[in-house]
Amino acid sequence: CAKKAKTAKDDKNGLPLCRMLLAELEAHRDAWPFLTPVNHKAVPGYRKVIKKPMDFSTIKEKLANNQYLNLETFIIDVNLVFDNCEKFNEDDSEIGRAGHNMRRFFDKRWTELLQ
Ligand SMILES: Cn1cc(C(=O)NCCN2CCCC2)ccc1=O
Repeated sequence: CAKKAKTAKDDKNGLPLCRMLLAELEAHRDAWPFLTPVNHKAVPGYRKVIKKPMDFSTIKEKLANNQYLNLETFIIDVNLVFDNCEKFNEDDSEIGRAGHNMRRFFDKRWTELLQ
């Protein structure tokens, strides 16, 4: 039979952990560019350049619809938000800096929670 999940990534606590982490991301002062999907009508080039848009409200919806298998698949979508941001924005810009700050915050929090 399947081996018993040993780490928080896989065990039954994975999804409440995702909801907690997402709440912290949404509450962060630098979350404002990432709270809702980028409006590609208002942001020239976005639809062409960013193949897989992702944002915190979409992640919240996917969590509510049980679309994440575990913490790992959740972390993949959160990292997609930050990777898209790095691709589209200069490091030395408001949104670029916000993305770096949010990634640093997220990396610190989930590694803390997993130890
Ligand atoms: C992640 N990201 C976001 C934007 C953006 O303009 N977001 C809207 C931000 N505003 C806040 C209050 C209303 C809307 C552009 C490029 C990008 O990569």
